[in-house]
Amino acid sequence: MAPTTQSLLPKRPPPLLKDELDIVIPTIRNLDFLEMWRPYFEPYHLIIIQDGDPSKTIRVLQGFDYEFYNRNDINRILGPKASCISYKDGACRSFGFLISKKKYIFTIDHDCFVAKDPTGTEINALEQHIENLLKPSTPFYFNTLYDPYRKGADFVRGYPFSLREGTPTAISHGLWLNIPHYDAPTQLAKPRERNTRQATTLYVDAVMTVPKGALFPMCGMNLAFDRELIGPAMYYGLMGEGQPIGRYDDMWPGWCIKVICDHLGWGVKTGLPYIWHSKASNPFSNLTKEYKGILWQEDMIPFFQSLKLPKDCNTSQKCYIELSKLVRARLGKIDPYFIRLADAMVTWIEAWDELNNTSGTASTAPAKVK
Ligand SMILES: O=c1ccn([C@@H]2O[C@H](COP(=O)(O)OP(=O)(O)O[C@H]3O[C@@H](CO)[C@H](O)[C@H]3O)[C@@H](O)[C@H]2O)c(=O)[nH]1
Ligand SMILES: [Mn+2]
Repeated sequence: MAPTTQSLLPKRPPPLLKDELDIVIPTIRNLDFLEMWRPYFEPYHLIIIQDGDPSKTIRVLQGFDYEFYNRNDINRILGPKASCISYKDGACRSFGFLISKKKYIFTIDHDCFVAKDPTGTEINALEQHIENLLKPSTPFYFNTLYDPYRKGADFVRGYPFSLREGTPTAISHGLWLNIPHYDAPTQLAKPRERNTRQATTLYVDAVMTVPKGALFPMCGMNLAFDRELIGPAMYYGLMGEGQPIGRYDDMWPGWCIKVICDHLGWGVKTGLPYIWHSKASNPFSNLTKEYKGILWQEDMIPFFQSLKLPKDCNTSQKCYIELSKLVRARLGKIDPYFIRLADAMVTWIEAWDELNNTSGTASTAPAKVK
């Protein structure tokens, strides 16, 4: 039988981690932004969390493989534990991390589009995140040529050979073109600032490991992580309606995951891939949501910087429970909000264990704490 044109075409490899990664999207809007991502996201499974009024219909484009949850679903699935999932804040995406059964997560906002690199080529953000996650990190000694595992790169002279094997990567933190990730005061001071290739060229072709001991302001809009390693700590906190604070939904887990990754010897990468962040949220309403966080971060950051987790905390779950105790004891003095947050951290872990069949004593990913 003569071969068909189809069978003569070179076989394309299946998309990387196709059955091992979920894409989590929190949204208050229709998901038309997915059209631009179709070639990149269509092979993957999407978990969509509709925030706000559950009776509102959210349009998802045809052709995508997805599961969809609104507030009624969250309440039904979690019962009283649904109290740990924020309402009217992008922090509701935590529910997607909880319900997923995959090893890896990529999370993206509804106003993030495909960016182009300086040559005008579309950036496959998901592919770059996967590359970041599958290659080791170097948190214990900084490589001045950035990620030594990237094609064409290596360790520089003076890099200890004993550390060249690297350590597992738990987080890949991607960046943004166009609308930068600014707090409300900076947004107000620079209302027209855009990160474009034409103006201030802030496209930096680099991936690097955030060094051990250094905290960083994590942004939640273009982020991937190894859910088996760090999922239990990837809780976006209590934000939005009924809470005194919003927009710290990414900062909070960013500080938590970094101290835990440092303790367990895992890496956090930042840099590529870029996405195109299209819409600036309103700086005045942002200020209302953020101002307490701006005050409290002067205490929260030193708190995280001074933390020491005990040696027997050898899983994310155990570390997170320990962290909740420290939050209650030390940040609880600043405001009763932190007592509620500490309680919610415990509820989150209980929900995690329930849905994932794990417990703090028998985690799937114990690490050797040095
Ligand atoms: O009540 C809400 C509001 C928004 N969402 C969804 O969450 C993400 C982010 O929302 P948005 O793009 O409006 O806000 P940004 O200020 O750009 O958000 C970024 O900064 C951090 C501060 O909150 C946040 O982690 C970043 O992503 C969108 O997908 C909205 O649809 C929501 O679910 N509920
Ligand atoms: Mn946005």
